Amino acid sequence: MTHANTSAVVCRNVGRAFGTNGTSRQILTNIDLDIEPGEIISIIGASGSGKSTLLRALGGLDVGFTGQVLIDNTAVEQYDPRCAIGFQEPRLLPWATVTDNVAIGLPQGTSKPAATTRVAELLKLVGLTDAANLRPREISGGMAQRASLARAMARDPEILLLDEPFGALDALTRIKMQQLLLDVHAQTGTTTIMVTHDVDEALLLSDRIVLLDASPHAEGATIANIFTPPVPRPRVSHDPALVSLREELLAGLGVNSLASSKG
Ligand SMILES: Nc1ncnc2c1ncn2[C@@H]1O[C@H](COP(=O)(O)OP(=O)(O)OP(=O)(O)O)[C@@H](O)[C@H]1O
Repeated sequence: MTHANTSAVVCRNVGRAFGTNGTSRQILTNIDLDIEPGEIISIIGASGSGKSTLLRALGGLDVGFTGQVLIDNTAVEQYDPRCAIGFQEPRLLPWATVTDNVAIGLPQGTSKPAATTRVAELLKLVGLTDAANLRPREISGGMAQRASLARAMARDPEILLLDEPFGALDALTRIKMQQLLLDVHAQTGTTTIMVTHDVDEALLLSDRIVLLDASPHAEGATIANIFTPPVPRPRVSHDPALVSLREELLAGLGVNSLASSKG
């Protein structure tokens, strides 16, 4: 069932420079993007192109940008309560149980009975019911990443931001997590914006794929192109309909696909 709590995100002429005036370096420039409620968007681009910087601006983790980021027509706030973010490392508290780690994500003021019910629901959603009382050192990397996803969803976010969420996982666990993300999304409909280095991951999961690249006419990266995979989800990575888009994405990242093992 699709959840009503999901939002549109709009970027207007977003830019970000770091450093003091004397040594300021423009990282992002002229980012214009309209994300529909419930979309899954992947952001790809070369290392250092500013993917994480853009994600941080979208979620209010960094408010030092120029231009506008709007969530449902209202400017994003610092640490915007409408957003939840998940990282490549699960960032769980080592001394707390899986249950308590997930509960940390609940909105402040959640009553104890409501918290117990909600955490149990979330653990079920990510398949961790049996691990509820374990501590992070007692669970696998994939389980920790699932706990991290449950903690992010505990906020009941309108926007879920994920920064290379599966980058540190082995290939099989990664595939399972990608499927889990799609399952969670099918149930919640949360607008999801994900940074990834993995072109196949972007192809399998996204409604649209945003490619960041340095423009020859401006300093800093901007949106070079936005791609829509030509087949609906669920997708399989060897689908012939995705071959030419994969080539295009790899070319956009400066990779010669004939030399790539995935080609
Ligand atoms: N707080 C900061 N202060 C100064 N420079 C920063 C800051 N945050 C990011 N940068 C610089 O901005 C550039 C873009 O960084 P960012 O992490 O957004 O890139 P990325 O595309 O996500 O990279 P990667 O794919 O390697 O993770 C880098 O050169 C980085 O050093």
